Amino acid sequence: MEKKALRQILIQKMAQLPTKNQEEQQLQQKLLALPQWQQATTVALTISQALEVATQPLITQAWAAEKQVYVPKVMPKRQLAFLPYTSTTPLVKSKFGLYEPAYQADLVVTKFDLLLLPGLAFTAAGQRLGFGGGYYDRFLAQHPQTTVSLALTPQFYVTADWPVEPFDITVDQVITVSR
Ligand SMILES: Nc1nc2c(c(=O)[nH]1)N(C=O)[C@@H](CNc1ccc(C(=O)N[C@@H](CCC(=O)O)C(=O)O)cc1)CN2
Ligand SMILES: Nc1ncnc2c1ncn2[C@@H]1O[C@H](COP(=O)(O)OP(=O)(O)OP(=O)(O)O)[C@@H](O)[C@H]1O
Repeated sequence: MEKKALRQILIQKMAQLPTKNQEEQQLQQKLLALPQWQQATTVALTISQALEVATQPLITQAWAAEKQVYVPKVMPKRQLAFLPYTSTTPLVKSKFGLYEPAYQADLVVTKFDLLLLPGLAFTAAGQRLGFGGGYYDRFLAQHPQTTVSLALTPQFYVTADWPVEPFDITVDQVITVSR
């Protein structure tokens, strides 16, 4: 299926998920139990939107464990800038509806102990379908690093049901409720 058509199907599926809360708590717990998470002193993740697996519990846990948390801000030319996020960082709603910190060049970081990659669909081999901006593919092409993603059951595919393109960067580890 085309990426665009599959994105629409997945967005609908996720909006209708009866088991989202239950599953997302399991996924959050699994991530918190990973050595890569526990050993990380810097973590990059997103500020999730309603449809996505919630990241706020992870952010709160990271703060409690005194990890440094970084979240992305969308920049010109489809670039991402990761900026520090603490409990006192003011967030601004972007034109895409995402909450982001203010840009400050001297605070930008490009390498983390662990980067949690958002997405709509994932395969066992780590192939990933994002929201279509190509932001993470571009960022990771320039700044390779350890990545992990959380996949709800309807987001997990054994093999990619969409065209995997040369610029698509795979996720190191995809966590699901069953694996
Ligand atoms: N919570 C969260 N934050 C995130 C991401 C994410 O997946 N989830 N991103 C993951 O990458 C980045 C932002 N991703 C974006 C992806 C597409 C568009 C965008 O251009 N949307 C246009 C459509 C343009 C087009 O079709 O070319 C629009 O909505 O009008 C913006 C941001 C960074 N922050
Ligand atoms: N390394 C790169 N350099 C330049 N352009 C790129 C790169 N990676 C991806 N792109 C462009 O980004 C566009 C979107 O890619 P794709 O549909 O795979 O996005 P996505 O992975 O779903 O989105 P995201 O990474 O934002 O979650 C493609 O048209 C592609 O040409």
